[in-house]
Amino acid sequence: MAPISVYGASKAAGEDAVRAAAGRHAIVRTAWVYSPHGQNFVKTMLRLGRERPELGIVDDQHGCPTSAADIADALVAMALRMTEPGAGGHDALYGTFHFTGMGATTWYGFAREIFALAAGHGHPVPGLRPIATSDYPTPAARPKNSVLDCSRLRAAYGIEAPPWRDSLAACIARLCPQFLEQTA
Ligand SMILES: NC(=O)C1=CN([C@@H]2O[C@H](COP(=O)(O)OP(=O)(O)OC[C@H]3O[C@@H](n4cnc5c(N)ncnc54)[C@H](OP(=O)(O)O)[C@@H]3O)[C@@H](O)[C@H]2O)C=CC1
Ligand SMILES: Cc1cn([C@H]2C[C@H](O)[C@@H](COP(=O)(O)OP(=O)(O)O[C@H]3O[C@@H](C)C(=O)[C@@H](O)[C@H]3O)O2)c(=O)[nH]c1=O
Repeated sequence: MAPISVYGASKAAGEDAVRAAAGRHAIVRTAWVYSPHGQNFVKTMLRLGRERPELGIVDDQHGCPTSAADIADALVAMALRMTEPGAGGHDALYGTFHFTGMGATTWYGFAREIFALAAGHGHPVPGLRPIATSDYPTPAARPKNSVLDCSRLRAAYGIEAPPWRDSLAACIARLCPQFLEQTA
């Protein structure tokens, strides 16, 4: 591991602590998580889309949008498999795994899809402008490439996320009526 920020170092330290605690464990790394709950990129976009006529969105960072509901499904399936009789004899079920939505994009590509789906629910659509990371300075550096290889989880558990656009559509279908109610 080679963390590029304090945040990344804290994630690496968390993983090391799990491994040092010994015993059977599964660490699941993810990225670009969104959900109808809490604060996340999808909700930020829908809010800003109502407030501003145009948004500049970073188009040179790559990743795989991941639904929190899909993570929950994957973790439950892993836990059920791990607690089956004889699972302890299968080394492949333990260790470090990756899980993200299937397929990659940029934040700009993600935003375009959010608004393409939201438009179908009558949500306002702002102008979207692709920008570089250097045009959106933040105190903490973000990775240029957050795309994770999820093949180990697929091989060990047969678990694979749906294509990211499918899961996003489900989230937007839940969120848009709430947003439109707030503005009514
Ligand atoms: N968002 C993402 O894309 C990714 C997130 N992660 C990791 O997943 C985890 C969750 O991230 P995310 O959902 O974005 O974060 P949020 O900040 O949205 O949620 C954090 C949650 O942890 C709870 N919490 C914070 N401190 C404590 C505490 N001391 N005791 C009990 N609960 C606490 C908060 O409770 P409350 O709401 O009451 O404050 C909140 O529900 C983090 O470890 C993050 O680093 C990993 C990869 C990607
Ligand atoms: C609001 C806004 C964001 N952005 C970009 C900047 C940033 O790179 C990107 C996402 O911004 P956010 O602040 O939502 O998220 P950010 O903290 O960069 O996202 C991360 O969260 C942590 C916890 C992770 O682990 C990551 O995998 C990832 O999901 O969107 C724009 O380009 N224009 C905008 O108007």
